[in-house]
Amino acid sequence: MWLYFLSLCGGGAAILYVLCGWLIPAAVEGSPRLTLLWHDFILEQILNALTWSTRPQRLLKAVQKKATRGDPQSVISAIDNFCRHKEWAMNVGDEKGAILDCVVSEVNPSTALELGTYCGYSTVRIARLLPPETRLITLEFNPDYAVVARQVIAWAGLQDKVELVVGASGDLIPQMKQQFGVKEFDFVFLDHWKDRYLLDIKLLEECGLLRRGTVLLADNVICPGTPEYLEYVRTNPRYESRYFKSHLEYTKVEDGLEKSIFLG
Ligand SMILES: C[S@@+](CC[C@H](N)C(=O)[O-])C[C@H]1O[C@@H](n2cnc3c(N)ncnc32)[C@H](O)[C@@H]1O
Ligand SMILES: [Mg+2]
Repeated sequence: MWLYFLSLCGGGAAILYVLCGWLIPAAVEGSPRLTLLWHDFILEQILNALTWSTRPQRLLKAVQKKATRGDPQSVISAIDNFCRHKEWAMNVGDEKGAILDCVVSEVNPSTALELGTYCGYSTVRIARLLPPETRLITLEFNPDYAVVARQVIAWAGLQDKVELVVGASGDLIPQMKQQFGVKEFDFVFLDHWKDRYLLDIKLLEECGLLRRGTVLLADNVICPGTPEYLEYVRTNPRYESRYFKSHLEYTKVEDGLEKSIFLG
């Protein structure tokens, strides 16, 4: 009787594994909306309920298990492996991450801003390329994500280069000069909620935080998409803008980064 029950459970688990790990992801791959709905909502809720943990907590565990303390590259690889083979997460990812690396290295910023930290994946990617005296401020309004991000950043040994501030971009950007002593940003990475991109770039302009030559790099401009932001930077004579075609993190769905230089 017990053996029969256990084999039923085992069979059920195997079917669930094949469905969630292979069949459904393959079936939704053609549709950007369904891909995001599946990975970013349905599967996350299922796994949260089954494991009694959150996705950021599971990602942090993968870092602690697989990455070497003080080695940012091993932290990045551990997260990419986890997200490619176990569970998708909304990090910029390895493919677009390579473009991000090139732009950061090219700009070589002294002061950088990241909008949207999540678990600290892109923060680690950016911070590892910066010289010791450079300051990277990263903003995250979800305190639970910020707790995980601090541990990921510390595991990579980059805590002295990063200032993680918990709060909403709309409240914090106007405080950057007075409260955080920032004169201007050389580089801004936009990767928070997509309806904030345009509002926050205008806020950065109004607050005098952009200088001639400041480079803005915006993620997910195609998927989920930021049409108003793209229209603004592509048609505004104060910006010189270029699209880098790529894919939505850890999938084959088209997405890309928009690099925009503020011309003053
Ligand atoms: C796509 S994730 C960031 C991923 C991260 N940049 C990476 O590549 O590893 C977006 C994050 O922005 C945060 N967020 C969204 N809107 C925000 C806002 N207005 N201010 C601060 N954080 C925000 C969300 O809580 C979420 O953690
Ligand atoms: Mg993104």
